[in-house]
Amino acid sequence: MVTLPPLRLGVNVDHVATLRNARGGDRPDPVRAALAAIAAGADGITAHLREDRRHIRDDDMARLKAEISKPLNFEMAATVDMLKIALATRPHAVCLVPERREELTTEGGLDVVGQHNALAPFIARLNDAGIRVSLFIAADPAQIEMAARLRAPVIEIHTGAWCDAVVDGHAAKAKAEWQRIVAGAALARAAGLEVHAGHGLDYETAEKIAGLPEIMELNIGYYMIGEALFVGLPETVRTMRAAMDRGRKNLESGDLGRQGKA
Ligand SMILES: CC(=O)[C@@H](O)[C@H](O)COP(=O)(O)O
Ligand SMILES: NCC(=O)COP(=O)(O)O
Repeated sequence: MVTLPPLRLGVNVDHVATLRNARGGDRPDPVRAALAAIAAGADGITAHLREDRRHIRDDDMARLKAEISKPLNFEMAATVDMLKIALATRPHAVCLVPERREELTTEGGLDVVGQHNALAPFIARLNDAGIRVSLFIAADPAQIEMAARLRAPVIEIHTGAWCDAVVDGHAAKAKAEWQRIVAGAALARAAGLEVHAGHGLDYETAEKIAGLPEIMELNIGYYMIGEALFVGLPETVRTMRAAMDRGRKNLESGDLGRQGKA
């Protein structure tokens, strides 16, 4: 029986803001959702201030920082304007993500190999400000090695391709993506990085990835906000927490059978 470090749940409230913005008013309030998620057991709150402000707005970030009692993970593109906002907000963490205006969601990981010169000063500036930097990347060995060379303390593995393949029933693709994540998490940990994961996770995929001992934090939003419509956000947070705890316990008790299934 091994004892693993606790796995944190960061709840992403972006899509509460998506719904709010559909009518242009103030309701539903993503800060209220964040407070409810924390009261139900979330370990932190994630929000993505996109350059086009399609969901989270500048005042949401400021209010989240002022009103929540748990760590705020500020997702942003590596731009000078965003850096200024992050340094003024002083969140616990910044996760640098790739962004394209025309995308429906964050479709891939950051190309830290191709953009290392451009990213280095952002990472250094945030490190100097005492803000924990993570890089949202695919579980690709070259990207992981460059993240470590750039002295980012954390990576978040983009789980979107794996989750899509699981949901769409593409077993071979799901298996290949899962194996990439397993190998990437091990490589990143060996390189001294703290490993997080997120994008597209639901109860099933969260339970499974919770069984990877290297993973310290999951950031989950879209699926949970959708589920919350039916059962409420507190119940959704508790159910997600229970799924993650099951995944951790399966590994601790040596029940590794699930780990091979995509
Ligand atoms: C970077 C990331 O994975 C999250 O920000 C998530 O994508 C939610 O925001 P979008 O749906 O706008 O991509
Ligand atoms: N970084 C991933 C995240 O914050 C949540 O992604 P999703 O669950 O909304 O797809």
